[in-house]
Amino acid sequence: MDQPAISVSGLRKTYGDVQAVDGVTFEVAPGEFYGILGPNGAGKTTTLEIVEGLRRPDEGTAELFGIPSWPRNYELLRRIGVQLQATAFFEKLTAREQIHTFADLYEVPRERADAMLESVGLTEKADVSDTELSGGQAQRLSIACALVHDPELVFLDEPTTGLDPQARRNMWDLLREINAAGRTVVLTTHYLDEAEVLCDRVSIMDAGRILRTGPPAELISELGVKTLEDVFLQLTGREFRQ
Ligand SMILES: Nc1ncnc2c1ncn2[C@@H]1O[C@H](COP(=O)(O)OP(=O)(O)OP(=O)(O)O)[C@@H](O)[C@H]1O
Repeated sequence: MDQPAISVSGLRKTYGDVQAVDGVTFEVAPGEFYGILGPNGAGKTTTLEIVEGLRRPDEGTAELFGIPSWPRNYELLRRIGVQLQATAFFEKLTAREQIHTFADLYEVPRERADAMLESVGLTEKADVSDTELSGGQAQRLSIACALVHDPELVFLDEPTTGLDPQARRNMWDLLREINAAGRTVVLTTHYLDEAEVLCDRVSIMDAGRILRTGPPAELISELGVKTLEDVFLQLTGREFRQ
């Protein structure tokens, strides 16, 4: 592998009595579409937050482009995009004002922000308050905000949660385009079918540990099953519940 986009080794994080992350190790190559899958409480978000430099691990290291993500490194912040949940928007702004605010923070031209709004299909909603956007529109706005400074590496934490089936399909197209533009994409999701169609490689996580990593089709054929849901069942003895 070239210099990995992400290199994580031996991460551990405990909250009180809860071992949220329990020895997580993985690498992501530049340009890869990588997914972290697991049920509620598996430790996906905590792992991502450590990798993004938002949270300090108790043990282990996370590097982005060979640079440690903790202590927080401002050089890295320009190179990564983190999709915030729609609830993290600034209050009472229109979609355009929202993304212009992000553009100003990153010191990129507002024209670039308008182009991002266009590329996620929100130009017509530019003057609408974010509280009046549909779930899918709000998710697309949050992704546009994460991309406004043209990052090399994008983190998306459950970008399709709460979307109806058509909006999910539209979101898949958008995520494919983001990756096809040469960006490395890291996705967490509860939806195993989504990971199967989008991700080059996935790690299946449960109770703070990665159980298996590989291309979805390989994991499925290695275990002689039909879907990633079956892979989860084989590995844990439990049904995967969304
Ligand atoms: N700030 C916190 N304080 C205490 N416990 C926490 C905190 N954040 C997460 N946890 C616990 O750590 C474990 C892992 O949580 P985490 O959010 O990383 O999992 P997840 O896989 O992202 O789950 P979900 O899919 O529900 O978002 C859970 O048991 C959770 O309750």
